[in-house]
Amino acid sequence: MNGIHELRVQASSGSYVIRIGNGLPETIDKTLEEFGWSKKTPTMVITDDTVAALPWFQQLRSTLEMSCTRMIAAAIPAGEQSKSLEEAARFYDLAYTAGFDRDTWILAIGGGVVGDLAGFVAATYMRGVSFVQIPTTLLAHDSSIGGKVAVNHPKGKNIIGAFHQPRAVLYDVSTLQTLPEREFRSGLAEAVKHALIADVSLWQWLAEHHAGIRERNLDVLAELLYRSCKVKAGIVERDEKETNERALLNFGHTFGHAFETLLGYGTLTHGEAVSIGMVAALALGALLNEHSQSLKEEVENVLTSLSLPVRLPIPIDANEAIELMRKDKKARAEQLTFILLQEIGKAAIRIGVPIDSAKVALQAVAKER
Ligand SMILES: NC(=O)c1ccc[n+]([C@@H]2O[C@H](COP(=O)([O-])OP(=O)(O)OC[C@H]3O[C@@H](n4cnc5c(N)ncnc54)[C@H](O)[C@@H]3O)[C@@H](O)[C@H]2O)c1
Ligand SMILES: O=C(O)C(=O)C[C@@H](O)[C@H](O)[C@H](O)COP(=O)(O)O
Ligand SMILES: [Zn+2]
Repeated sequence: MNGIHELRVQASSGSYVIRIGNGLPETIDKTLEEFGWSKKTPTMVITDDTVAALPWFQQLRSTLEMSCTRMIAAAIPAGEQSKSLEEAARFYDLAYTAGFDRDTWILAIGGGVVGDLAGFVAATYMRGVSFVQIPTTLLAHDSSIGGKVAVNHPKGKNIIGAFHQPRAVLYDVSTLQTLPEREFRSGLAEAVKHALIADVSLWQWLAEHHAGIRERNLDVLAELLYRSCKVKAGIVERDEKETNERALLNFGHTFGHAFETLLGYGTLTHGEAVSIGMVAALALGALLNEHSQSLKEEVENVLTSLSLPVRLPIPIDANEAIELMRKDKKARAEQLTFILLQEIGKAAIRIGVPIDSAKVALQAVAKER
């Protein structure tokens, strides 16, 4: 794989490379060898049925099949509903029946759903085997780094999971050319989040490269991924297991995860839910005098210009949303916990936010009647 950008994540449990480039389908075997894989490694490829049908995936699969002596490949149905224990169980069965041992490598080829599920299987099969993240959505620049792997509980996002870092992250930007427009836009929400919480220069860069991003210029996309991955990698290095600073990566997610669960998994994409969630968090921040109302409006305008939603598409019950948010993974003793901005590039954790304030913020993103 030709690398355009490369960075290393030095997590406390291990270090690994994020390579952003092109040419992966033709060179996947040689590239994996650089990271310790061999042709005899029991290799399980996990993807989804949309990705499995794409020409570049078929090329990648045939490159692997020609060199790998022990390989299984299987696809989940595309979509958030596949992030389930039932789907994970299918892969345990496949691997165990094939006699795959602790030397197994799992290759997660797809978006965040595939990455989270395959990573969860890798974290738990035989108490942990190696895995490689091969992200193919824009959003997956976020999900492929940092080792948060999980499946959903019917009543809560990512409730069943682990921290399990990949051996490498291999990002072929040309795969982003086949991404549907809605999914492409969704991925921008997490890049905006990274800029807002920690990198004012990324915020300015996003404004300057708006056209190149929308046109999917591959050099611009490679740089966008590099800059955004750098923010995430830095935070993960400093706080791998989310004892403190890593929680900032949850900006927009206390609300966003509640919206995804309440509306039914897959109704909103994760990126859309985060976009609306960030607006709700900004409404809350303005209400609690963490920042000005004009900051909320500035971010809302940028999200709108990127064609991201800033209001819920259907009404929700505020009390149900509050109950879900009280059970958020960041919350202790069911105290409402949010990440709020202070200014562009700076965020903080706020614990014990009053329910009434959170309800006002929910009202700010409610479906307009
Ligand atoms: N672990 C983390 O740190 C982390 C971070 C952010 C998000 N997430 C999780 O990631 C998930 C969302 O990921 P996502 O937005 O990538 O969704 P996704 O994995 O569902 O992919 C979106 C859609 O794009 C299709 N697709 C993927 N690559 C394609 C390509 N190159 N060309 C054409 N179609 C392609 C998929 O089949 C799917 O239909 C959520 O479950 C979210 O919770 C996890
Ligand atoms: O990596 C992190 O930490 C994040 O919070 C990144 C989020 O974008 C991502 O959606 C993550 O899966 C949320 O984690 P959770 O712990 O709130 O489930
Ligand atoms: Zn997210």
